[in-house]
Amino acid sequence: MFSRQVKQFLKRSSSTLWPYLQRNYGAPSRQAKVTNDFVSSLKSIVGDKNVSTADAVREQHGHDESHHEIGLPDVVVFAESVQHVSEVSKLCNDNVVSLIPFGSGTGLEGGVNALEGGVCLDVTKMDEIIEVNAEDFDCTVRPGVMRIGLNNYLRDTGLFFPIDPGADASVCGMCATSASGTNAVRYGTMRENVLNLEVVLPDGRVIDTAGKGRRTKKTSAGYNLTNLFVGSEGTLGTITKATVRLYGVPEKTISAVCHFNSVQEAVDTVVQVLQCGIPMAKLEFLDDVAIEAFNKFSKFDMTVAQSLFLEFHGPALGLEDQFNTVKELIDMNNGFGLKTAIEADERNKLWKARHEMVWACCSLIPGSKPYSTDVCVPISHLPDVIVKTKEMIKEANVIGPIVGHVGDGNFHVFFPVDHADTETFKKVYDISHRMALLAMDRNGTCTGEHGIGMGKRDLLIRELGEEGVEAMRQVKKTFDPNGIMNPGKVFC
Ligand SMILES: Cc1cc2c(cc1C)N(C[C@H](O)[C@H](O)[C@H](O)COP(=O)(O)OP(=O)(O)OC[C@H]1O[C@@H](n3cnc4c(N)ncnc43)[C@H](O)[C@@H]1O)c1[nH]c(=O)[nH]c(=O)c1N2
Ligand SMILES: CCCCCCC(=O)C(=O)O
Ligand SMILES: [Mn+2]
Repeated sequence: MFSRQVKQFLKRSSSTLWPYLQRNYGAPSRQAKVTNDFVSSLKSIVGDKNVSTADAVREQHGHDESHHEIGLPDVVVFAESVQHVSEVSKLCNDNVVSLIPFGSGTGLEGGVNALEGGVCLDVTKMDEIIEVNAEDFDCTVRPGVMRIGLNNYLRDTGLFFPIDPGADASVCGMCATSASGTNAVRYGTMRENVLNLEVVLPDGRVIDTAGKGRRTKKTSAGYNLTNLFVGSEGTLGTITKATVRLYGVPEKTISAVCHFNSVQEAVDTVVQVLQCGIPMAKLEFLDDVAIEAFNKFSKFDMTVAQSLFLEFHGPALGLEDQFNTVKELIDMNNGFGLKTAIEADERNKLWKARHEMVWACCSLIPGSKPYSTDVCVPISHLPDVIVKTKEMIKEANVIGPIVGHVGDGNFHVFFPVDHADTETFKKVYDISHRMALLAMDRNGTCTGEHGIGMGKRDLLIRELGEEGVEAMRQVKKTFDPNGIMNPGKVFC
């Protein structure tokens, strides 16, 4: 199943995986510098009301939606302007105090957890939609703008921002994690959809990654600084403005569901659909275990089998043809039970239930919380990797529904885990780690969309090699020589 190299790594590391998880990250060197004087200086920049050392506020900002242990910041600062962000950054840099940008805390790899205390910089009050250029299909927003709010605002323009991670995340937080989700197979990920970013560097300087005010669909002007900051997880600077692409709301949308007797047949269908050049908007896989949870939680009565959820976007003319071609391919691969949802209510119900899958999975074990995994492989390897993952789950005797953005070769196991049950927690951690190794062994990545955060730093080294990570460390040093930006994330 694994290559010899991976087997050797597993043998060497299996006894060290758990201690790794348990490792105490707290190196209090920076934490010690958040003195009363320092807090007073913060207050003089942003005002008393925008600085909090209250336990409840620190607690709320010390974790995201992941299973990772909480990391409390010493103080939470609410910025109301770019000037606030710039002056707070400079103060932290001058005093070598950690600075952790906070969007909406929906991340899944402990990105906002303050591993060394310091200042959590909450940017949600900066919530202006600066401009919408409908004819140019772009808009520019401040970091407090949330994806659903943006789409509500755009409703009358006939345009939408398609990147949909399910959670209502901040658009700039989505830039910071390079988020994607269900629509990426058609519209791409954040990497393909960010045209420009305004970033406050740790020393307080403000840069525009594509040049001030620039918002072209293409550029070959020098290095791609924009994409350096997309996926940088708050480790290089604070994003204070993002210009992103918009798309026309499709004239017609058809959603559909069908089932298969094997993972291979489901994925073969997906590959053939893509080979036919059909511009699918969503191509989601749910395994039999996931469908069972889905039925129970969201009151559906779907056939319990390997399943595909599909969505077509396009002009009314021609969309039926696309649908019929896909239907033929489903039949060719022994798919069955094809059902469509055309009316908005029906479609919304289906996709709402898909986005609530993680809670459906948790309902399988009372008192459990989600432990999400996230790997991505070239699509030809997907059946093999999913089947082997199912074997690992069976062998470990844990519950592990599989859900995937299968059109991109990306999938998750949503393990429901009672955190007090350390034996299951350890098993789940081991499977998650092995899945990442397996994916990498098949030319894949340890994270398709959730990022590295604090959870996958060792895997990043395996993925890129020591030299690759060292190159990243050098980039980090260039932008953040004092290492204040979100320390302990991405790199060990
Ligand atoms: C139920 C559910 C379902 C999903 C997901 C979450 C949840 C809870 N996600 C993950 C999540 O939505 C995604 O990581 C968001 O992009 C995080 O945005 P926040 O604003 O919440 O950032 P959050 O505050 O969580 O921060 C995340 C990271 O970005 C940094 N950051 C935030 N704002 C910043 C800024 N302005 N400048 C610099 N750094 C900043 C932080 O420091 C941290 O490292 C996801 N994702 C996905 O890709 N596909 C999916 O399918 C899903 N599905
Ligand atoms: C709180 C756990 C969230 C699980 C991951 C959600 C996700 O990526 C998805 O596709 O759904
Ligand atoms: Mn996902």
